[in-house]
Amino acid sequence: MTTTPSNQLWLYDTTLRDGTQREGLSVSIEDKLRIAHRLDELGIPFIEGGWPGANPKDVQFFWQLQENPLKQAEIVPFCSTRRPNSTAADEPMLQAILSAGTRWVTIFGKSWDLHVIEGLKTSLEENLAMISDTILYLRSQGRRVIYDAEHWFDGYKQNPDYALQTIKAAATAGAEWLVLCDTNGGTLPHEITEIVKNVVLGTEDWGLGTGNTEKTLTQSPLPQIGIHTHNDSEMAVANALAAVLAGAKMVQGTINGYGERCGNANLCSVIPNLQLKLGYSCIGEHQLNQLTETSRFVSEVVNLAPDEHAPYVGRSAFAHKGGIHVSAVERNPLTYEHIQPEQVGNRRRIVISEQSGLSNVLAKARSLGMELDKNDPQARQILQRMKELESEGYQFEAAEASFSLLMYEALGLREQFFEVKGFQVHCDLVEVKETTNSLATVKVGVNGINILEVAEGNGPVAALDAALRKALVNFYPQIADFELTDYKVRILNGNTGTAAKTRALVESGNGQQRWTTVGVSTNILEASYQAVVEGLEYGLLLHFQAEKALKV
Ligand SMILES: CC(=O)SCCNC(=O)CCNC(=O)[C@H](O)C(C)(C)COP(=O)(O)OP(=O)(O)OC[C@H]1O[C@@H](n2cnc3c(N)ncnc32)[C@H](O)[C@@H]1OP(=O)(O)O
Ligand SMILES: CC(=O)C(=O)O
Repeated sequence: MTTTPSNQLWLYDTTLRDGTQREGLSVSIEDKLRIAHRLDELGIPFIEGGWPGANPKDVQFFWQLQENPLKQAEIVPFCSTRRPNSTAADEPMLQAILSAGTRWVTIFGKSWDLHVIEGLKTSLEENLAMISDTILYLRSQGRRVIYDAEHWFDGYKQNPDYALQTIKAAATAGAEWLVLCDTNGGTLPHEITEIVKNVVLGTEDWGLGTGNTEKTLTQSPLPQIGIHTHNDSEMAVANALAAVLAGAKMVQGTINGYGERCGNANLCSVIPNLQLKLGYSCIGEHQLNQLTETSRFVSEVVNLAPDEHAPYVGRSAFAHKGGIHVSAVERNPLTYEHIQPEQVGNRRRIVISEQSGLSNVLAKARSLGMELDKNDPQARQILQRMKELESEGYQFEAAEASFSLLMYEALGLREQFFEVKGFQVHCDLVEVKETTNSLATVKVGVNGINILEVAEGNGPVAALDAALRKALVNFYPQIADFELTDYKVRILNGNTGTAAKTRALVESGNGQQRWTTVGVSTNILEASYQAVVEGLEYGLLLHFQAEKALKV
């Protein structure tokens, strides 16, 4: 038997079960398979795959996984204890988790007397028998058992003796992990600390031993304590850490904190906190730096927008906006960063806005391959111009491409690929059933040649974009690969009625990169036109810069 280091913790991911209990999140079998394999690569040792008896999708998921098994993780099905007054062998749900063909299974049972009496409508003794019989039966079928003590903390606070009897029943029947669940998410960290410490000490007194850390053993007589927390008091991560510091060895959670109601403990925060701050060992270093990518991969697969401000893995987690911050970070990142972003696979970003100082401009210039000096008057001019435009309604933090163009212009490096000499847009709102209800005409000059083009579109901005591309594509064939991927408008001073200014943000792409440009005007079409034109111009700039770099 190999020994496990005392700082070893076991992660248990329940994104595919509790995560899918989040309102608005639904996944196909293929999605579940992709996520399971990704979590396996991240080095998560236990992955809860679903509740096979509860729906056909989860049955299929476990069967399909047998054909393409995980490399290192244990895949675990989840189920309740047997129903009151039945026998475990006759429960179809338990047969379903056996047919999942896994080594480990997770069973949840009631810890809180209120739930036994009012939820299950059975006696306290029968609940103990339900826990015990279910685990004994699964053990007799060769399964290793993780026991989730549902409502553990609420139950313990109401009736500690009974709550302890439930996990003792689970341990005596052969459960190797006793996972204490803050199911309603209402417990605070100091309560978690006290209760987990009591349980860790209490289970030692049972004479069942001090715990097994070898998940690959075929049989362990010794139960270990785990923690499963919910975020209803915004304490899920803090509570998971408190439990570990009090002696828990397994942490359950989900990627991005997805889960029932307000979610579960977010593993994207739990893992780096445990590993980088508290010195525990959860996953390998080369896996920790996959965390940001895993977070974004899962949000993409479940079709939920990533939380840009998420700690550690969010796009803004290491974004510096205030000039004071940028100035200091440029000198030493420790001044405003609690870890190195690369440790979790994230990266530092410098944001340009009215809150910027010269340091932001210099950092941005460097990212564009230009060395500007702090004492160079042009640097100060760029900063002043950007702040003036921001006061008029431009917003460069979301439109870095427009800021780059502004900078190239100030430095006399902005190339004029084309000149728009005029445009007209016509919308026919009578023929609303037509998919193309707008018509745009543009006059563009390229290399001394004037081109007049007309195009239709589903809306005025689409028509304008189409007419511009049509006019330019013969001169710049790469424009055929550009696409307008997003378009947003915001009314800036709505209380001035029709005189209100509009800010248009246009996101464009070329299949490999995306960039955003901005326009502002009292006329929504003029604002959109500015953003569309800068979008095409920036795309061409990227193309020619890449071509030049290849030649060097
Ligand atoms: C804390 C948690 O997150 S636990 C996981 C919760 N997840 C889910 O509920 C998602 C999957 N659930 C489902 O698909 C369905 O609820 C099913 C298939 C499990 C059950 O469906 P139904 O049989 O129609 O029952 P329904 O959902 O109305 O009620 C739940 C039943 O489970 C019983 N139950 C609840 N906890 C337990 C338990 N630990 N052990 C045994 N039975 C339990 C309830 O008493 C109730 O039984 P009853 O209707 O005989 O009184
Ligand atoms: C088991 C579980 O999901 C809970 O108690 O929250």
